[in-house]
Amino acid sequence: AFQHRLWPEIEKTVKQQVAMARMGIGDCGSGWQLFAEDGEMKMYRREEEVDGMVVDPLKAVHVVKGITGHEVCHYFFSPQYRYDWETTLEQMTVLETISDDTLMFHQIHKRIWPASQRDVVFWSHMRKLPNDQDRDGPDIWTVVNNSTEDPDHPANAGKCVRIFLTVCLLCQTRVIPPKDGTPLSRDNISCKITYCSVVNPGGWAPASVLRAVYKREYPKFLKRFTAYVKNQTKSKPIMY
Ligand SMILES: CCCc1ccc(-c2ccc(S(=O)(=O)CCO)cc2)cc1[C@H]1C[C@H]1c1ccccn1
Repeated sequence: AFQHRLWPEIEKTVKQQVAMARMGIGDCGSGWQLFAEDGEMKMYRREEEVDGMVVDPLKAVHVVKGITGHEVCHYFFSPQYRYDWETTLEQMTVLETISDDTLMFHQIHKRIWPASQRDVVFWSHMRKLPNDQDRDGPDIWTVVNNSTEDPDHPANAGKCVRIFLTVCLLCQTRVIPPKDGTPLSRDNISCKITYCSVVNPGGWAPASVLRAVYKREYPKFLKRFTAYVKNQTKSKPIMY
């Protein structure tokens, strides 16, 4: 297939991010601190600063009944649904369709007082991965979003502060076939979701403000997004 200029970076970043997402939280000595919990959802962060700016890596794990990893990644990746679940989105533009599973976006997020408004340019790639732990187990699906440059959208040219992020959504479907051999239904499936993100806020913002924003917004985002996927898929055939 035609090699897009970003392809080598996409390959490298996807492999790197998937490997990191698959690593557990490890013992608490690993610096991960649980900062939010809601039922099956657990959110961890590490407090890290670069040049005095908060860039706390975030890792969330969640198990959601009735949906597959392919469905979760489909609704996360596809632009046509994003305004339905991404509440902090003010504007989203698809800058380039690199392939049917790789897009480039420009997003302007709503201003979070007192920080200035932020925007981001990133490539987004969706991929099915072989389940190398369990040969005949269901596939693993992932979406990786990674900041990139776009000459038509230079950083900090307009009113927004450009942020830089790497996000990995890794989804593992679980199927528990019914004992009586009846056909599979959504009651027999669930999805283990791992969401990892590192966001560099671009310009200085008070650490206390950023940490408050993340503490409020990330749990809300993952709960809202997974509820959205359940609602969108409940009366549709299962997409494995
Ligand atoms: C000062 C930093 C502000 C800030 C940076 C970054 C993001 C952000 C961008 C993209 C993605 S995503 O996972 O790629 C889904 C596609 O949109 C998640 C989060 C959001 C905020 C702001 C709006 C706040 C927020 C934080 C966390 C989750 C949702 N919203």
